[in-house]
Amino acid sequence: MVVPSPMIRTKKTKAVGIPVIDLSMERSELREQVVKACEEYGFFKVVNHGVPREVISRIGEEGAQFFAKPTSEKRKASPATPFGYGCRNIGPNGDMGNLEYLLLHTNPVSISERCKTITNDPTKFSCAVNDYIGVAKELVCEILELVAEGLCVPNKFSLSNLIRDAEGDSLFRINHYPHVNHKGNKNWDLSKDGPKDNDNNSNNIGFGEHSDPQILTILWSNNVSGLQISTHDGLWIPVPPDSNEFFIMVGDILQVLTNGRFRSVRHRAVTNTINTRMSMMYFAAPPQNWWIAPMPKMVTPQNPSLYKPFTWAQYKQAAYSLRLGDSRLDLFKVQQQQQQHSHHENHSP
Ligand SMILES: C=C1C[C@]23C[C@@]1(O)CC[C@H]2[C@@]12CC[C@H](O)[C@@](C)(C(=O)O1)[C@H]2[C@@H]3C(=O)O
Ligand SMILES: O=C(O)CCC(=O)C(=O)O
Ligand SMILES: [Fe+2]
Repeated sequence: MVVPSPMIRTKKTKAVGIPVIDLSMERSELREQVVKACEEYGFFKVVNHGVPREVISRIGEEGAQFFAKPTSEKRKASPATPFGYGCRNIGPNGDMGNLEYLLLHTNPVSISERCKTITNDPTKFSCAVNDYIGVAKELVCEILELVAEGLCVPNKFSLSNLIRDAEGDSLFRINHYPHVNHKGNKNWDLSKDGPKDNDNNSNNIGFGEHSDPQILTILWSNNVSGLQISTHDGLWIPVPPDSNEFFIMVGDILQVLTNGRFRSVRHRAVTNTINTRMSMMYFAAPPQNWWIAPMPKMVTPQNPSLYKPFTWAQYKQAAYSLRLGDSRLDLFKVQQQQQQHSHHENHSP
């Protein structure tokens, strides 16, 4: 079902409805809708997801309490290299945004160690994170099983098994964006260190344009707008926030697994002029040494494999060696000549 969003128009954005999928609907219709949304937008909102509100509000409150602390306190959390507390710097290659964040690996040992540097009550914080991660992981698995069914993949667990493994490399992130007026920051003591507002606009970028490298991302945010997704024709669609629901994003690895039938969604977050936005993302990824290649079902003589096989560790290394907005998938594409060659091989008598 495509529900029209409110008709908001800003420069270079487009007023379009984003897909809203009711997870309580009949399964055969549900899997069709999930596949369609992944093909058309690489993005959709899920309603009737069954995640208890209390699990979301507990981690939401822990996050809000952390970001409300003085900067000197927040800096006691280990710096995000890549895991820990980050402010304005995104990744290792000079990307900057108007935000602060906590980035955590979802391994329980890593969480319990990291939480000791984040708060005086690490047990409470880590319980809230672990409970949230648990429900987010289940939701991702459910969606990946619907995708596998919808694509008629013989084993409906072949995608969800990628992230169920105990060695999985999934991440959890909480982003906190200050509200910013056109002249610069109103509510933030670190504004002086950030990018200068030459075009009256650069301060509005909270998290610059990119796709997520992983398989699937589950995003929750408070009721403050900011998230925008890019359509295939390059226009930006503002996503109306909804703190009762989740948003799902196709990541680069799902694009590879489906041999390009799904495309990872390019997205960004802009700061709000009035309110502070907080978002939480679960980035679902396989274990580092697992091989990624298009699923056999998605490869035919007419649709030869578009990507060379690689491990998740190799892909991550590529992502971390590039800038946020760079197109890392290009590095793993099969050359066109090779594709034609394999097409002829498949057709030779
Ligand atoms: C600039 C970068 C930050 C990032 C790693 C990268 O080199 C390129 C991908 C970025 C991204 C985007 C989605 C997630 O927020 C993230 C955690 C991820 O896995 O890839 C970030 C990385 C990061 O902030 O460390
Ligand atoms: O904060 C948001 O709404 C989006 C953040 C995001 O895309 C990311 O952290 O990868
Ligand atoms: Fe993202």
